[in-house]
Amino acid sequence: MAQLITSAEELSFSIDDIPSMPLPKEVLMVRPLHFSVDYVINPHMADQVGNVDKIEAQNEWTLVQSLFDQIGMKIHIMEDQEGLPDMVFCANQSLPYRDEDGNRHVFMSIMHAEQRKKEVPYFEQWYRQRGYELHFLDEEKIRDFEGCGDAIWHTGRRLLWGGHGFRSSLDAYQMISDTFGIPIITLELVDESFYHLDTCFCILDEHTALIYPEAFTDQGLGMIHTIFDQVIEASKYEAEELFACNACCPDGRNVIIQQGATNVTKNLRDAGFAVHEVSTYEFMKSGGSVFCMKMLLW
Ligand SMILES: NC(=O)NCCC[C@H](N)C(=O)O
Repeated sequence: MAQLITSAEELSFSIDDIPSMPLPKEVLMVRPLHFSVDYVINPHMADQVGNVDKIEAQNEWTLVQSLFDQIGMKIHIMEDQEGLPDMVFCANQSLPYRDEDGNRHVFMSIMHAEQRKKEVPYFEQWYRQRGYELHFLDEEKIRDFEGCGDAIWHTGRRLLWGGHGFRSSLDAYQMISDTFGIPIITLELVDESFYHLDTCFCILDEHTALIYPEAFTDQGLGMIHTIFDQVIEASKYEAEELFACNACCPDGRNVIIQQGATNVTKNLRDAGFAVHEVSTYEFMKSGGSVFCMKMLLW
């Protein structure tokens, strides 16, 4: 069922028509020993160069890790590398997938910024050692693709949502759709503060999403509202300053989210989700929060 969908009129299926996919039970996290803000590649990093409190960052990361542990995820830890201060954001270097026969696949990213390109081979090696089938995009034709920063699996379904515009090219999704044989709903991003799809779009369960609407085009919003029965909206303050949409809900029930997003957390609780708040202030200085700090694995 390979297909790229770019508008609501092209949506010829409902979510129940898409083959099911198991929930991820494992996460990969990268220890942030060398995490810092050394350069500016997104608007959140402006004025933050040299501002990271490294001890605080370690403490925050450890708490995020313990929350994933508490909700029952198996955790894999990779060590980071000196000179790669963004490596901790391990949602970005790859897109893993487990096919219907149980075989593990991964597409490796083409990082947009030169400063992050050297991160990818460390992840490539990690997947290779674990027997994944590796896939590579054609670097001659495709400018960039930043893994699960922009490509987000629909909870429990073989359906991918693909953000493009700032860090990933629309072209990347054609090859991914053809290789995995899955439909991809593409969403153009229009506000550079929300440069990755995971900064403005969080799938909570099969029928519920949390979004920052202003980050999308009308076409994109049309597709989101067609697929999801329930769409919770974050305000500009909670989305931009508190990265509320960069929450992570791996099991359709437990949501791990930056603390202080009062309205979003209330709406999540009212909708029946178990909310776990955590501080990721040091990582937000670099433009990321909970969702970017881990890779979900199947
Ligand atoms: N949003 C994400 O998925 N990742 C955060 C990446 C932050 C990093 N400083 C970057 O701009 O690439």
